[in-house]
Amino acid sequence: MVWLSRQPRAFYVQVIILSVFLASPTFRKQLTQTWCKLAQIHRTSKACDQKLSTTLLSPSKALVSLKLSSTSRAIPSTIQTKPSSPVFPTELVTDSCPVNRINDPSEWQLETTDDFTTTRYVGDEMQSQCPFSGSKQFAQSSVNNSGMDGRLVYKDIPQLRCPNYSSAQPFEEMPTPKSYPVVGTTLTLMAFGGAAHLHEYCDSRHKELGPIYREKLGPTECVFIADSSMVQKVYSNEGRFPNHMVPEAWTIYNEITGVKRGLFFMDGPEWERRRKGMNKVFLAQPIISEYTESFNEVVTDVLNKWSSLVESNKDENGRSGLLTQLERELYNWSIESLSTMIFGRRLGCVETSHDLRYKTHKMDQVHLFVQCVQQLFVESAKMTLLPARLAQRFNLPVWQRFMEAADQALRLARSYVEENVKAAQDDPENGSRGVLEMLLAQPQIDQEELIRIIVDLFLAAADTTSHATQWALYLLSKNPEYQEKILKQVESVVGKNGTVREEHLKHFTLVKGVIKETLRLYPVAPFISRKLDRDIVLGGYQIPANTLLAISLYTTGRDEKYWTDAKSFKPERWVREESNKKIINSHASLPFGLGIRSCVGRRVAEVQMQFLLSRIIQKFYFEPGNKEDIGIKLRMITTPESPIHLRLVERSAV
Ligand code: HEM
Repeated sequence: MVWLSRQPRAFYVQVIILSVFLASPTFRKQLTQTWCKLAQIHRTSKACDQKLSTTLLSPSKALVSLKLSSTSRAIPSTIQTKPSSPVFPTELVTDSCPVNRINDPSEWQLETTDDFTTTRYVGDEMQSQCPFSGSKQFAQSSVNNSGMDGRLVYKDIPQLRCPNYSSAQPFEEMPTPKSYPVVGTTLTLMAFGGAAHLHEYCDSRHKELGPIYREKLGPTECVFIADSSMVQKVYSNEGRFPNHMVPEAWTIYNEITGVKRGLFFMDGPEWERRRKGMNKVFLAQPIISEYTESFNEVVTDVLNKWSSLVESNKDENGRSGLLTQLERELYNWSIESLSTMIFGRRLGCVETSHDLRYKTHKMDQVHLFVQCVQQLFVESAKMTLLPARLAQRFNLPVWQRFMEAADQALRLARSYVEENVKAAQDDPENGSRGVLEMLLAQPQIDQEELIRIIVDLFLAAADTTSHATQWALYLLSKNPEYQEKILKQVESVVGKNGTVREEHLKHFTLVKGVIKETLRLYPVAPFISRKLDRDIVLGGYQIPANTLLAISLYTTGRDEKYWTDAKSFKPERWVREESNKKIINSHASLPFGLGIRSCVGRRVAEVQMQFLLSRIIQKFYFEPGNKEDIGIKLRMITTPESPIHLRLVERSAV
């Protein structure tokens, strides 16, 4: 169908095919049934006269309420809702189905509320214009601060194709930039600074061409989307096995080396099976809670280490020194923390105590691993424009560097994971085994598969958490008034110099606001990709199934349409209190993605960051160590253009 709809002559072929279908008795019967059902829906909707409001206590004890109501009339009957699984993402499944009574999406609104944010979706935003899109999911929304997804799932939705597809504008009519033979638009992108500035390039394309446009970058044509209701529509049509794009270089690498990979590289039922197992571990608050004390201990060691680093690095005036290796330090922190959760053991790359030889060796290994991961991201970003297949076939230097870094990173991660899996198995009595045991208990999982899943978890976790935190510290150093506000809030909860514990985190609304605000302005993944298995209409254009879609998070996160004073760092915009009940359009900032394929490490990352940020502010006051502002350089993820330095001053010394 994709091929047909793109050919001019194909129109006639489609007409013939449609005529044959129309002539078919089965098809006619289905069509009649559908119309009858729609008519019944319409009739029932007229009889509506009540309201639905459901409240759900999430496992984290955060109050999450989902309210579905009509702007012009009310929902007919009370609906029984129950969380379908003990862990999030939780589905609220209704047995009696209000969707049977909804015929005009513009009449409805959905509100999700937690103790932090209220998000309201009205009409099309909620329903993505197409209630009968073939998805069983009628409305989906993220519940912001609890880091979970609340979803309303309605049964009995007829599996129909989006009804307005044929009347929408053809795909080819979608705005696209002027391109030249052979080089396409590459020269313009080069003028922006190449793949390292793809986010700014696409941002300017959105300004020129609107919230949806298509462009062939390198080998692949992609539709870029920067509109919150379109984003929501994409997610609500992602189906049971959401599909995202894996960089071509990685696919080729896996193909030629025969290496099998983890969750990010899986698809279909294999992905679903493993993802469900991972959700039970990584998104379950009670399980994360078991490891928060270890996360906290790692932070203690990190801060002590930084304290001695800056103490030994004072300037000639005796001013506290700079922390110049922030990126590396944060990498170590993030890997060390994850290690305590997965293996129940410390990696040893943060503290500087007894067995120095062993520690130093480990630290070197981690450092090498970190360098390889960074190299990997740099080289695969370069191959966004250059077909990776070509680079591989001609064994270009970029490909060689990519291969070398990938081999090295996977080898290092693998040997570390193997060593720890073995240690945990050989000596089950010795201390905690981390979540390894739970992961091993998954059905039909063998050690080999587990190792590759864990290796990829480390790859996914280290860079993302450390860079998000690095940007947060950078923004806080440039906006010191927030350091003071946070200190005030932390002290009001734990007292002066009190010890921060897990139960305090929920009160640190401003710290949570800092994390959200940082990721709004500096989304670690500036684009999220999807390929849908069905045709949909976006922005009035036909989008055939399997089209590559890229959600431009960088653009929506800085769009004045969604954020007042969008370019400013204002963590309090996320804090919901009596004086601030503004509704946030959460689909305009989705740094962890949304729905069933969103980031599985979200809660872990958030808890780790909340500890680090609240505690660094208790201990230090910090200033920017760089004279200039620091821009973004994409290495697949959003990284600083030049190293960020911080000047840390111990509060106790002030
Ligand atoms: C601030 C930190 C982080 C950010 C901003 C982040 C962001 C993301 C994003 C945007 C995605 C893609 C979502 C989508 O396609 O809809 C993703 C996927 C993923 N993330 Fe994270 N992530 C972070 C931390 C972590 C951590 C700590 C872990 C591991 C514990 C992790 C493991 C993964 C995995 C395994 C996937 C693939 C999920 C799947 O395909 O089902 N991430 N992350």
